[in-house]
Amino acid sequence: MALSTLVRPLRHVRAVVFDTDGVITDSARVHAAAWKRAFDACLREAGQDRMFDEADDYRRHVDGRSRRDGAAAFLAARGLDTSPEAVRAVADRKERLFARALREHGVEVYPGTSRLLRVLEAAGVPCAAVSASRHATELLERGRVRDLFATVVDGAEAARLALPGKPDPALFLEAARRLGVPADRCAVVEDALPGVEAGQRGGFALVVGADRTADSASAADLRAHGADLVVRDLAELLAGDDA
Ligand SMILES: O=P(O)(O)OC[C@H]1O[C@@H](O)[C@H](O)[C@@H](O)[C@@H]1O
Repeated sequence: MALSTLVRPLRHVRAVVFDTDGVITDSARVHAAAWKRAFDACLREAGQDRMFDEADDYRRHVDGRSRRDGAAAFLAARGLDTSPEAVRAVADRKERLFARALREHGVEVYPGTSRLLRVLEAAGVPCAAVSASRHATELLERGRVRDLFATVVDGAEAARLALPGKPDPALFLEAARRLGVPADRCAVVEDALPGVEAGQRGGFALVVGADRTADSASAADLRAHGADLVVRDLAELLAGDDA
C-alpha cells in the first residue's frame, strides 16, 4: 500500500505519534465519567452547587494530564483543598471507579484509527503511542492494537523517566527519539488541549487535533492550542477527494 492512500499533509512525515485516550481508544469518556463521580463527591461535601461538567471541565482541567495533575488542576479551579492528601484522595477514588468501569465494560478501539494504523503499517510508517495514563498499555493490549506500535510511552514510563507532563513536549519527544525520527519529520495526533500544545511546542511537523465532539468551539480550541488540522475521525486522514 502506498503513501498516496494518506491525505497530503501526512505523506511528508516519516513517523506518527498517537495519544491514546480519545484518539486510539474510546476511553476519554470513561475517564471523564469516573472523574465526575469523584469530583462531584468533593463538590457536594464543600457545599458547592455547580457539579463537574464532563465536557467542559474535563477538557479545560483534566484531559491529557496525569491523574495527580488533573485532580490538582480541577480542585484549584473550584477553590477546593489542594493539599497532597486531598489530591491523593480524589485521585484514588477516581482510579477505583475507572478500574471498575474498565473491568465491567472494557473499551473499544475507534474503527477509523484502526484503519489508519493498518494503512501506516502497510506504508512502512512507524507509529508510537503516548499517554499520561498508567493504563494506556493495558488499553492497547485489550484493544488488540499494541503490536501496531513500535513503542509506547505511557504514564508509568513518564514517571520512571521523570518526564514532565503535557503541555511539555517531553513524552512526544521521547516517543520520536525511540522511533529514530526527528520531531520535524513526525506527526502528532491528539484530542486534548495540553496535548496539541505539546505537539506544537515540540516542533512536530504536523499536529492533528482529534475532535470527538459535535461542538465547533472545541475544534476552534484545538486549533488555538496548536493543531494544524482538526478531524472528527482519524479515517479522514485517509486519502479521499484530495488524493
Ligand atoms: O489512567 P491514569 O494513570 O489515572 O491517568 C488518567 C489520565 O489519563 C489521560 O490520558 C487522560 O487524558 C486524562 O483525562 C486522565 O485523567
